[in-house]
Amino acid sequence: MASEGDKIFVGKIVVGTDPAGELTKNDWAVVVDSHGIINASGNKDEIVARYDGEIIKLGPYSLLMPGFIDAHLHAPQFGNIGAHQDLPLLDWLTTYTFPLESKFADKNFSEKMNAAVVRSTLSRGTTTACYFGTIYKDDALALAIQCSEQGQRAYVGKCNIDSNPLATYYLEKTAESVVDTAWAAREIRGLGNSLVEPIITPRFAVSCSPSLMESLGKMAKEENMAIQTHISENEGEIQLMKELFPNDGYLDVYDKYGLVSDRCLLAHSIYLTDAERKKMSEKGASIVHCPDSNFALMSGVLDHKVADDANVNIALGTDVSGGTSASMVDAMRYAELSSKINTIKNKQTTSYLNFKKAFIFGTLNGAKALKIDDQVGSLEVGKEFDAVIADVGASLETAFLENDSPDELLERFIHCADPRSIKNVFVRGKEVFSS
Ligand SMILES: O=c1[nH]c(=O)c2nc[nH]c2[nH]1
Ligand SMILES: [Zn+2]
Repeated sequence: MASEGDKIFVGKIVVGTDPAGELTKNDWAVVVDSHGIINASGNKDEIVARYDGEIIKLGPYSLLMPGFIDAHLHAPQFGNIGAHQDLPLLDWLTTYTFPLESKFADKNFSEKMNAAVVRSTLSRGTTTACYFGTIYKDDALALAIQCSEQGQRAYVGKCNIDSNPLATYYLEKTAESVVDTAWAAREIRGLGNSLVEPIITPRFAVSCSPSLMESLGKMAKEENMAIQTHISENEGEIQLMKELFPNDGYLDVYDKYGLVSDRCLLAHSIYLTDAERKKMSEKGASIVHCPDSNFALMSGVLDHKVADDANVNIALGTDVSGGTSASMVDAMRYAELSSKINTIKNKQTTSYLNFKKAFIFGTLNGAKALKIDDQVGSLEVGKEFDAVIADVGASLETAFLENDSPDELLERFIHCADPRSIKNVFVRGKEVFSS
């Protein structure tokens, strides 16, 4: 069986989706058709006998794996990446972050920075990114154009802020915020690229009036858009939220205004109550775990286990520039570290997150959060080929790796690899990065 343009990838391939089992198969093959769809997967000898196509043989220390889904990051904060990690959230926003974001009113600056952001995330294997933009509608469009031109699958959010006790120069009028959000959504959809979608992005309850949140909840429903925001990240932020909304819990505020849908991504979610986790599970909303940022801004340590036990889907985000790294591999590593801190604190021995589960958080669970797991998130037949080829030997001496099983090689990739290992990145079958 063959059709013009099919590619057959052969070698060690991460095809599993159950962290309790084997994720990586040796001597495996996947066939990708000219539309970028995976149309066969199996033992290499069987596949090569049955299919024609260009054979791409992976090296002995290389892995083909699903592309990473960064379910939470801030494009306009990349100018601060790795800098300014000395203040907790609210002071950090006031001192470093809002001053930088306000510079994106300048179109030239916005275009230059957004181009660099997309290059940077693609080069680290992020095939799908859920971006927060600034409050400026042209900046959201500039970011979406870069995603479209560079070939990244992306959700681009014009951020909404109509009340900002932390920086009175960085906010919008309520009506303008709504009109500009609708404009950005229309323009982004008008690009005609099915890989790039707008997403409703109220920054957090602290920065949005009830009337704004109500309008955004309606827009999300009417225009069938996913929603992203922050929740329960830091004790100072929760205190401020309580002062502004004394009669409601944090999740209730969002729920009241129609913002907690089954495509709602709630970043951080560290201090949720049991009732909030239960409600999230019922509504099908997801937590986006941002461990790097949680450490850097000293916010807290998410207990993934209680969220898992409550049946809440957990995706993973770099949260640049609260997070210091744009790499989802680092995010996976930090998620394991978070879990081990909880394990030490709680004197448990068995419930920590292992590398396989961290990998699923950063791939399939991100797709589940966005309800695109029928299209991406794993290398299963019928899905679109969003994938990364990583050469673990480019980060580690190959002498160390000689006796690794395929899953051990994946473990080393997650625990020790650096960006030199990312060799090829594909979105819907098209190569969008190579090194
Ligand atoms: O980590 C964070 N980064 C931000 O930019 C932000 N804004 C509100 N809450 C936030 N948390
Ligand atoms: Zn964030």
